[in-house]
Parts: sequence; structure tokens; C-alpha cells
Amino acid sequence: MIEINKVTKHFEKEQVLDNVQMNIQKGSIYGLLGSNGAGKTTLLKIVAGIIQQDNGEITIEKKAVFENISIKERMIFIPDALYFFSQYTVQQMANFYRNIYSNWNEVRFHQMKKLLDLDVNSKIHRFSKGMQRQVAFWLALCAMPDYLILDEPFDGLDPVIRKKIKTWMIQDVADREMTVVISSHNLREVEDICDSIGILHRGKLMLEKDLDDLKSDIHKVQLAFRDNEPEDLFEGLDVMHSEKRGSVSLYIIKGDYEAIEQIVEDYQPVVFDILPLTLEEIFVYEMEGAGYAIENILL
Ligand SMILES: Nc1ncnc2c1ncn2[C@@H]1O[C@H](COP(=O)(O)OP(=O)(O)OP(=O)(O)O)[C@@H](O)[C@H]1O
Repeated sequence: MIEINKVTKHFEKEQVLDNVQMNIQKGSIYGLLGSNGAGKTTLLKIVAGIIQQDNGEITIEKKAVFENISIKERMIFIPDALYFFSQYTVQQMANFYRNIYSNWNEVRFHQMKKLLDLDVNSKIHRFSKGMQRQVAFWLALCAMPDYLILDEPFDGLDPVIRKKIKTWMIQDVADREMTVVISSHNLREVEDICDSIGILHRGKLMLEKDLDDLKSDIHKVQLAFRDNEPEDLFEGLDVMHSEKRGSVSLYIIKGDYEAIEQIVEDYQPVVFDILPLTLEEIFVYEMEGAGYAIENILL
């Protein structure tokens, strides 16, 4: 388990992380979401032990991460800007990884070589951006990490390779309880593979939840009445957003499905639908609630 306890970080005078508290369960895939500049990369670098927090604690299996070689041997961080030694071929880079990571899996290296179809004797810096990302995943998954930390991981990969890599990754989570933390703006992808999510905004954790619980706790309600809509219909419930589309009213409400149903049915509406929200919609309404204009969000 990765425990992040009241972590703060400043860069000069700017507070980039503010008392962040998160728990990432072993064997889960955790999606770290947030606006641009929210502090996601900074937090991932602290989790990976690359930079150190100013205050608070980050522990993995109850041990501090920074300068902890035994944890780092079992962890791989794939940053958004990849780095390989210049002039190294894939094979040379694999040899380097083999020496560092004691769980290196040579059989898997050869299996993945057949499926990725990249020349191991080519210099990595001559590969395209997407091919370099394939190499990063290839090496990372052969190192058999217990913790895989990914910053915008799938950018630049074509859909076929993307699917293959996700399948391998999910397999490792299922087979040997690898823990994955992914920062991404691609909410559809996060929705597909993550078990829980945390949303950061301006350095603060706004929300952390199991994805299934999150989706069952927030609803889109569409309503129309023959006559005027009753006033203060959802008074007492947590209405995150409401708007009128012609004769139909749309509400985004946090709360119990049954509580919403009970209130509405008494008024016998002519249109009444309760629909689930996509993660993209949940993110937008949560951010709107935090005062972040929807048009600023890059989805
Ligand atoms: N090395 C650094 N020195 C100074 N400021 C930094 C440094 N790294 C990050 N920052 C600042 O910290 C804030 C958070 O940056 P970070 O890269 O963690 O955000 P992010 O959530 O990953 O953003 P994005 O989604 O845009 O990639 C930004 O204001 C950024 O300018």
C-alpha cells in the first residue's frame, strides 16, 4: 500500500502540493486526475522518490520511499518526457535494466520482442516518439516491478499497441498484485482501467474514491412536468449543477438513487430519467464545483 500523509511541496514561493492525503491499495490501479498545473507530476515524482516533499510522509509498505533502495528496486517510474542514455540500443538498455532490477524477466523480454516488432539493435533515440514509449513499457514490464508509476503513459501509442500494453499491465495487476498509479487527462482510458481515482486541483486533493462508488453516488436527472416545475424540488440534496434544455430540466445530483426517485415520483413528471455519468462528466462537474471554469479544462 502507498500511503501519502499530509504531503506539502513548494517550488520557491509557489505551493504546489497542499496537505495531500491519499491511500493507494496494493494490487490496484489508481488514476490521478486534475487540471493543468495541479501538481500531479510533482506528486508522482515524490511517490517515486525522485524529489522530496517539504512536509508530510510518503510510505510504501510502511517504509519511507526517498533514498530507499530496496523499494526503488521494485518500482518503475515512466515520466511523460522519456529519458534513455544517448547512443544506447534497446539491447544495451535491457542489459542495464537486467543489472539493476533483480526480478528482471528475460523470457518475457523475448516474448514481448516478438509482439512489439522493434529491432533490439537499433539506437533508441532514432525511434519515433511512440516507439520510444513502447521501449519504455517493454523494459518496465520486464523489470517485473511491484509498483509502476506512470505520468501520461499512453500518449503517442497507436491503438493496437495501447491495448496490448494495457492488457499486459492489467494481467500483472491480477497475477502478482502489481500496484499502478497513472496520471492522465484521458478520462475514458482512466475509466476503463482504474479501480479508484483521486482528483487534484491547485495542489489540494478534492476527491478520492473507488470508481464504482463514485459512479453510483452521482446521477444525471432529466425531468419535465406537464405544468410548472415544483419549486425547490431537490432542496436538501446536493445539486452540483442544474440547467434547462427547452422543456426538460437537467440536474446533476450527488446522493442516493432512491432518495432522488422518491422525491420526483410524488410530482408525477412526464419525463423522468436517472442516468449514470461518465467519469469525464463527473470530473467536469467536480471541477465546476471547485470554481474551475469548464471551458478551461482540456479533455
Ligand atoms: N522544477 C520545478 N521548479 C519550479 N516549479 C515547478 C517545477 N516543477 C513543477 N513546477 C510547478 O509546479 C506546479 C505543478 O506542476 P506539475 O507538473 O506537478 O503539474 P501537473 O498537474 O502534472 O500539470 P499538467 O497536467 O499540466 O502536466 C506548476 O505550477 C509548475 O509550474
